[in-house]
Amino acid sequence: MEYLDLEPIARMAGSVVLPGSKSISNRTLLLAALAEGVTEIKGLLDSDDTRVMLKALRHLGVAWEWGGSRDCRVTGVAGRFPVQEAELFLGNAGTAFRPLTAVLALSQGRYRLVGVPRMHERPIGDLVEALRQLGARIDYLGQEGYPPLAIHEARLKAHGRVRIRGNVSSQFLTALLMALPLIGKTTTVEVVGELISKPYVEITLNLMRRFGVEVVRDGWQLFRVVGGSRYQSPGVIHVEGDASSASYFLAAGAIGGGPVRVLGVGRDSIQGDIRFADTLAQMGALIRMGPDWVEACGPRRLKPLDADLNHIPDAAMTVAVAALFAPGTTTIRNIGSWRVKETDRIAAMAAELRKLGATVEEGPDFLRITSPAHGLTAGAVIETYDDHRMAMCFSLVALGGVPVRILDPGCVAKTFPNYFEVFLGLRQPDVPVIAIDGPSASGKGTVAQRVAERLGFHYLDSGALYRLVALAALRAGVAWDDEAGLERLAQELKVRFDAGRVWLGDEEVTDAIRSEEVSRGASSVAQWPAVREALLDRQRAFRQPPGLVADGRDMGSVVFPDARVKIFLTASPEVRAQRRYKQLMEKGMSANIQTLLQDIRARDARDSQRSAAPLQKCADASLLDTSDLTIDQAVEAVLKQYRASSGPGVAGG
Ligand SMILES: Nc1ncnc2c1ncn2[C@@H]1O[C@H](COP(=O)(O)OP(=O)(O)O)[C@@H](O)[C@H]1O
Ligand SMILES: Nc1ccn([C@@H]2O[C@H](COP(=O)(O)OP(=O)(O)O)[C@@H](O)[C@H]2O)c(=O)n1
Repeated sequence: MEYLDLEPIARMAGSVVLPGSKSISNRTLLLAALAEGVTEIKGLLDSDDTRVMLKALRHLGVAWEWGGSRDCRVTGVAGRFPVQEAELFLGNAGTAFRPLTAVLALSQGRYRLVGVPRMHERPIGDLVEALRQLGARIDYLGQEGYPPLAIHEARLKAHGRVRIRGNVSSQFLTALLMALPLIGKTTTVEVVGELISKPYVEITLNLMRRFGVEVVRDGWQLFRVVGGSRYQSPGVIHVEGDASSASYFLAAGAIGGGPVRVLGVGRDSIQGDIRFADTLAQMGALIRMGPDWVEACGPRRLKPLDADLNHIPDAAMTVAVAALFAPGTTTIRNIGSWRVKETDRIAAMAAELRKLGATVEEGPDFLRITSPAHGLTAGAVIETYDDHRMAMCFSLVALGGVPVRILDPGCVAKTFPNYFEVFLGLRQPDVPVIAIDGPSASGKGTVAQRVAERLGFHYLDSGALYRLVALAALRAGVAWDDEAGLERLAQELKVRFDAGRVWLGDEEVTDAIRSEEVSRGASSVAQWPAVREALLDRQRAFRQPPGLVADGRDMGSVVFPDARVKIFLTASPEVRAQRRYKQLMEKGMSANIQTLLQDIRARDARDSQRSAAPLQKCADASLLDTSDLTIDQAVEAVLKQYRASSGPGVAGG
C-alpha cells in the first residue's frame, strides 16, 4: 500500500495487548542461540526486525521453531555456531546488526554482514574499533566506519581491557558486552565519553543475568565480564510488551480523551521507555499503572514541555508529535542519537511537523516545536522515511480533527505489523461530558440533573458512590481509617441508580445516604486513594451516548479530564448552609443551621486539603457562583457554555 488516509478521530478509548519488545526479543534470541540448552521464548515479537535475526541465526546453524504465534523455541549452540562461513543480510535492523557483528567477530569464522542502503549509512566504527582491540579482524567493504563488513578468522588477544565510545549509540556497548563471554577470559570494558541511552544497556545486563552471566558494573564507565562466564538457558523466558510501541497508544489516550490501557508493560518493566508515561504525565495526562499495564487519559489539550529525553530516545518521538497538541513551545533535548537511526529523525521530524503548521527549530541534538496557533493543517501528506516510528507517531495527527495521509504505512512492519489496525480499533464515537464540580450544597446535583434532563443526557451523582461506601462501612462495621477494608467495600459495592432513586443490594437507600452521619463518613472515605481508585472505572462507565452530566469534586480533573465543559459551581458557605437546611426540612429530616454551617466548613476543608484528588477548580474549568442565582439561571449558564463548546479534538492554541 502506497499510502493510508486517516480520517479525523473523535475519541480514543479501549485496551491494547502490546506486541513483544523489539529490544528484548532480539537480545533474547541471540542469547538463547549462544546458550547451552533449549530456551522457550514466550511473547516474542514477530516483525521484520526479529525475522531478520531469526533468519541470520538459521544461516548460522541455530535450530529454532515457532510454536503458537508469539512463542519460539531455540536450541542453543553453547557458544559456537555450527556454520563458520556465511553471508548474512540484516536489513535495517540495528538490534541484529550490531550484536551479530560483535558475536561473529569473536567466533573464529568468516562472515559477511550486509544491510539495506540506510544500514550502510549508520555508523559502526566505534564497535569495530573496540573489537579490533580484542584481536578481531574486520574489514569495511564500503565506506570506512560503516557496514557492510567482512569478518575473518582471528587470534583473539586476552589482554583484558577494551575501550569503547558511549556517546553515538548504546548498542555498541550492548553488542560488545553480549559477545564478551565468548572470549572466555576476564575482560573489562571502559566506556569513553558519556554513555547515552543507559536504560537500553540495563536491558542488556538484565537479560545476560537471566542467561547466567553477571556483568560487574562500576557506574556507567566500567563493565567487567569474568572469565569462564557461559550462557545457560533459563528454560522459559517471557518477553515484555514493547514500551516504545506503548507510547503511541498512551499518547492517543491523553490526546483522544481515553482511557487507553496497554497490556504487557507496567511498573515492573525493565524497559527504559516505560518512563515515557512520566513525561506524558508532565504534559498533563493522567496515568494509572499496574505491574504489567499502563493506562492514560487526558485533557486532549496538553501542556508544553522542556525536557532532556536522552533516557527515552525512541518514545521521545511520540513527545514531538504530542507537542502539536500542547499550545506553546515544547523543547526536546539531548536526542543526538536520532541522527543515526532508521533515518535522520531530527530532520525528518522537523520536516513533517512543519507540514502540520508547527514552527520547528532543529538543532544538532534538539528540537523546538511550537504548535500551530489555529489548529493543525488539514490533509498533510506525511513522508515516513522507511522509519516505522515516523509512521506510528504521525497517526496521532488524526486526533487533531483533521485528515492526514501517511505514506508507505507498511514500514511499521519493522516492529508492529498490524499497528494501524490496532490503532484504529481504539476509535470511539465522541460522547460529550459536562463535568460539574464544587463544594457541598453549592447546587451541583440540582443543576446537573436539570441540565441532563434538558439535553437528554445521562446523569452521574458521583458523591452518591462515596456516600454508599460510607453507608456500607457503617453497616459492616469497617472503620473510617481502614483503607484496605473500605477499598474492598468500594470494589464490591452492589449499587443501582434508577429514576433518582438508589439501591444498595436489594435495599432502597435514597434517603439513608443523605443523613449527616453518612455525609461526614463520605468525606472521610473519599480521602483514601485506594477507595477513589476502586470507584474510578465505575464512574467512567456512566459515559454513554448521547452524553453525560457528572457532578462531584474531581469530575473535570480526574474522572473525565477530557470533559467538553467543566464547571466549578460554588456559593458562599452561609448560602450553602441555608440551602441544605431547607432541603433537609423539606425531606422531614431534623437539622440545625449552625451545625450545618460548621459541617460544611469542615467538609470543605477536608475535601480541599486531602492529597488524593482534592477539591479545587482546575485551570480549564469555569467558575459559576450561584450565591445570587436562581436554579434556572444556573442551569441556563451551564447550557450556554455547552452550546458554545467547540467539540472534540481541538489541537493547537
Ligand atoms: N442556584 C440556586 N439557587 C437557589 N437554590 C439552589 C440553587 N442551586 C441549588 N439550590 C438548592 O440548594 C440545595 C442543595 O443543592 P444540591 O444540588 O443538593 O447541592 P450539591 O449537590 O452541590 O450538594 C437544593 O435544595 C437546591 O434546590
Ligand atoms: N467526585 C466526588 C464526589 C464526592 N466526594 C466526596 O463525597 C462526599 C459526598 O459528596 P456529595 O457530592 O454527595 O456531597 P454534597 O456536595 O452533596 O454534600 C464529599 O464531601 C466528598 O468528600 C468526592 O470526594 N469526590
